[in-house]
Amino acid sequence: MEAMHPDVDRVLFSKEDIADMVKRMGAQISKDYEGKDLVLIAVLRGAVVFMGDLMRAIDCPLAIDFMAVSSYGDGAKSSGIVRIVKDLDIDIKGRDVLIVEDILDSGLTLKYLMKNLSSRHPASLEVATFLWKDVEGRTTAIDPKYVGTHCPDEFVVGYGLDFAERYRNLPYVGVLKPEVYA
Ligand SMILES: O=P(O)(O)OC[C@H]1O[C@H](OP(=O)(O)OP(=O)(O)O)[C@H](O)[C@@H]1O
Ligand code: HPA
Ligand SMILES: [Mg+2]
Repeated sequence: MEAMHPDVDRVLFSKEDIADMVKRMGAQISKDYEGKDLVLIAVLRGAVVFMGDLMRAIDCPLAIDFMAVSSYGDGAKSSGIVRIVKDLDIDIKGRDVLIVEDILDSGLTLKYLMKNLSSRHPASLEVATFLWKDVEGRTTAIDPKYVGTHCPDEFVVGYGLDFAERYRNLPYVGVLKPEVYA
């Protein structure tokens, strides 16, 4: 296993764990979308790392596009307000859209995106999230079709996920040491 960043308390998912999960998700998506008009939409910025790996694990024709929404800013808690910072460049009407996310936490980001994108009349709309955080009492009901793995209700970093814009480049997913927040 790779050396751990000094700010990281423990590693939850190693580079190898991640590669296995992405491969499995890519194989399932390839099967499900065979012969369809697939568009992957990654949510900037956290999902770019997962997007880069997942798209290469999918063995069928596809297009990609990006949307930026933000609710966390520099903090470790959602502001509760989701806003579009960058919209899609392509028209998704009549296409088979798969939203690619790094993490489903409060669910506010995906709830907003599902509503926003479904109003553009895609042929289908599903979610692939790398992490699904086990949050007790989550009030937003989102049911992602493709999930890499569940993770505990702690603030995680790495593999695209940041704290104050840092740690996105860690090749694993880990939990930060409490003193890093202070
Ligand atoms: O389920 P939620 O509670 O809405 O949290 C999930 C979202 O929050 C993070 O994005 P953030 O707004 O921090 O932007 P970033 O991707 O640029 O880090 C993460 O990348 C997801 O998009
Ligand atoms: O646990 C998290 N880590 C990083 N970014 C996040 N955005 C929502 N939850 C998280
Ligand atoms: Mg963030």
